[in-house]
Amino acid sequence: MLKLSCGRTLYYGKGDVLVYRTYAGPLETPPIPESTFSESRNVIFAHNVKFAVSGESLLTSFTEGDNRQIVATDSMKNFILRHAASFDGSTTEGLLAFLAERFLAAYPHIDRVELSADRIPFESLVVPGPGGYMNNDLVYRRSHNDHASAGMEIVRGPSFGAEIASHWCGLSELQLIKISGSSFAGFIRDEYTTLPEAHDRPLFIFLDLLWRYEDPEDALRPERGRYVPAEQVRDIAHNVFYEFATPSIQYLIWLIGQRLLTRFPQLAEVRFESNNRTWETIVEPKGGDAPGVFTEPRPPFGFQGFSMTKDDLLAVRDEAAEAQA
Ligand SMILES: O=c1[nH]c(=O)c2[nH]c(=O)[nH]c2[nH]1
Repeated sequence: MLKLSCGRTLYYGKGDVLVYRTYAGPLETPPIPESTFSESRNVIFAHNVKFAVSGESLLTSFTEGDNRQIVATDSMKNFILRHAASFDGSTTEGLLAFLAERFLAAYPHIDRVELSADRIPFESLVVPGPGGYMNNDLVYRRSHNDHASAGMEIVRGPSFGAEIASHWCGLSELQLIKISGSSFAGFIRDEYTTLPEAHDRPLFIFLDLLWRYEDPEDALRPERGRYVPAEQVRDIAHNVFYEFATPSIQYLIWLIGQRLLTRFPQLAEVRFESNNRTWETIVEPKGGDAPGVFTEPRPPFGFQGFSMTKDDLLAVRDEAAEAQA
């Protein structure tokens, strides 16, 4: 939330700026056991960008109708689109920092930029090649599945350079169903309780995952080998879901967070927002892989929010050490 030094909220900007950049820099990241992802050629590097600015100099545009310091939001959109052409990085975070820095350099009276982007995923497709099936780099399929996202606030620093005041990175709208191996039982039963205990429910969750780096430069400079790609976060989430029988979404999230913080010690924090979409059972399966019939649950839907830091890993290690002693 953009604020002036007096604490007053002040911002304006443009949303839904669709930037379809082709041939951004290729991204390479160290592999992890849970994922086949370790590189992207970034042939299509597409984003939906939201861009807002703030600064003391803009106050009179609100209080007096004085437009002399206003950069029109239409011009902001053009600025984003034109400068996207000269971005030579390979990550969403890098693109945002680059655009904000260029903007602050171009307009010295503006001293804060808050911007975010949802990556628009285009998946590569396989075609028959001389040595077997291969990914082609001409035709892509637009995906409406989960996607990477990022946001940051960039402020003009003391030496007129730009500084990251805050940042977050994310994977949005992940939807996972585990058809067996999830329970929900042992919760409070009182006069308000109608939900039966479930010992094996088809657990469908919507999940947004957010993370923050200890050093945001790791997100901007993937050549350091410490960039956390949303694809690997996605794959950790489904692997943990696959590996563990869980008593609740709350505990599933905790397990995913443990794995993320273990795999990526460069992160300071991970955060979750989940939604319970457990399928409603119409015909109960009679065990094993017997057929069942389910349908979409009816609203309202439950949700969970949780954040974790490295201290949570230490707490678990301490508990394990105590148990061993
Ligand atoms: O995993 C769950 N956590 C809850 O808190 C909850 N509440 C509920 O009705 N179903 C579930 N499932």
